[in-house]
Amino acid sequence: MGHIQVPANGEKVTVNADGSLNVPNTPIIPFIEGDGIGVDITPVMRKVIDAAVSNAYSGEKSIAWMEIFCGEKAAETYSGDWFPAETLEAIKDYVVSIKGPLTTPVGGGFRSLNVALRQELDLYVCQRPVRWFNGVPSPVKEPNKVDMVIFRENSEDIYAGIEWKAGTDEANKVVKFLQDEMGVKKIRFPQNVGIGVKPVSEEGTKRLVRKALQYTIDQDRDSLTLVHKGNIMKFTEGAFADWGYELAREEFGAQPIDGGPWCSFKNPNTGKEIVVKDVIADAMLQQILLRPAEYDVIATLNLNGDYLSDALAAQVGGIGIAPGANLSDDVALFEATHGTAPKYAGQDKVNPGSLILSAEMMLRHLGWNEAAELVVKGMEGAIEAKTVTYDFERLMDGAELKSCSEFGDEVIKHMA
Ligand SMILES: NC(=O)C1=CN([C@@H]2O[C@H](COP(=O)(O)OP(=O)(O)OC[C@H]3O[C@@H](n4cnc5c(N)ncnc54)[C@H](OP(=O)(O)O)[C@@H]3O)[C@@H](O)[C@H]2O)C=CC1
Ligand SMILES: O=C(O)CCC(=O)C(=O)O
Ligand SMILES: [Mg+2]
Repeated sequence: MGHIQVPANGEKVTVNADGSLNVPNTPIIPFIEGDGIGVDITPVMRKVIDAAVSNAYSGEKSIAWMEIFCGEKAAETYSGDWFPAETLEAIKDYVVSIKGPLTTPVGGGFRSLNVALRQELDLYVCQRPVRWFNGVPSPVKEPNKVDMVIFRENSEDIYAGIEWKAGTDEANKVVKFLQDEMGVKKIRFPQNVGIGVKPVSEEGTKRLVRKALQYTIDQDRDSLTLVHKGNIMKFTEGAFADWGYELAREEFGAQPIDGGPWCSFKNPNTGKEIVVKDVIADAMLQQILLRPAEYDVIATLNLNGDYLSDALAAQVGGIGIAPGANLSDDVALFEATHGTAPKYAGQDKVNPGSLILSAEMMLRHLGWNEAAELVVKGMEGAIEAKTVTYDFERLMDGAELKSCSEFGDEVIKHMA
């Protein structure tokens, strides 16, 4: 049974034949509140975005928010259905949506609803920009040097959840197949072993790297770095790097530098040289700490991108301020990098910054850049005034502790 109430005052965003968006003055934007701290951050995000839109367009534009359900709230609303079909349909149909975090149990229970949303909607790009805001406390000396945009492949890799539990018939069957039919002798303890599969395809890699390179061109960035563990996982992570370079050469005209594999091409819009390079994933985790200025746009596999997102976020103040977007060729679902932080749920305590900045990305996606600028101005103002939530306050000298909702009000105050 349907539980989504469509706002009477709004209209749908639609996609034009050339892929651009047709955005009415009152677009209907579906939102999932989210589990855990979703109840705290989602209303604050909505209030901040409404204020930015109202201020930027003097009331001519507004968002018609439409609640849709997934996770715990869906289970309550739809008699135990955590992942209602009409939620998926709404995200597809309304083109641009935003979500709070959703809980995934560890070790057992159901598989990630976040991953399921990405898979079902083929949201194959997870775009996570990481940059420092003036005044944000950081554990590194020069956080201002961090300005990277992660393009994380969002549909493949070990993250896809193709795995079998140790001791089950399925796991034993896969082990037997590997041993008997594939000649595998390297499974150290074959009797009681969990087995996972890591699919990485040429098509999946190239569509992700294509998006990342196009972004590099459109945003006039300096370089794209392919991050992989291809020395060890040659035919998955290694192939990701090879296919990435191949795409840069074949579709963007990149020429090898000093015999390759690094290569470069001129940005067709600006004439500036764009370098395409690669770094092995473990080395990358030290590079981002020691030489962050050398990295710009990053294209990587699903699990590497997950690790890198949180590690990089820590350098610019933590995952309380780390936004993101899940994108297909037409559908966009914005979400923060962090999870449900259950120990803080319902306490009006955590930083709503990540979800607010995810919504800021959403405003830009809609072409509402004036409102997006106001969100950034408000965030910067609140942080510079040191009126911040606990995560920043505990690291800042002389800061004034604000609750989640009070921080949202500070952001609104500083938009003026
Ligand atoms: N896309 C999604 O919906 C995601 C969902 N998850 C899910 O969330 C659940 C919890 O995961 P967990 O590993 O604890 O990771 P979380 O990201 O939820 O939290 C880890 C820590 O990060 C800090 N943190 C997170 N969000 C904020 C915020 N808004 N403001 C300030 N600090 C914040 C807190 O640190 P401190 O304790 O230092 O204050 C928190 O304890 C799991 O079920 C997981 O699967 C996880 C990631 C993404
Ligand atoms: O789906 C989850 O529970 C975790 C997802 C996650 O950590 C991420 O996408 O960054
Ligand atoms: Mg993560």
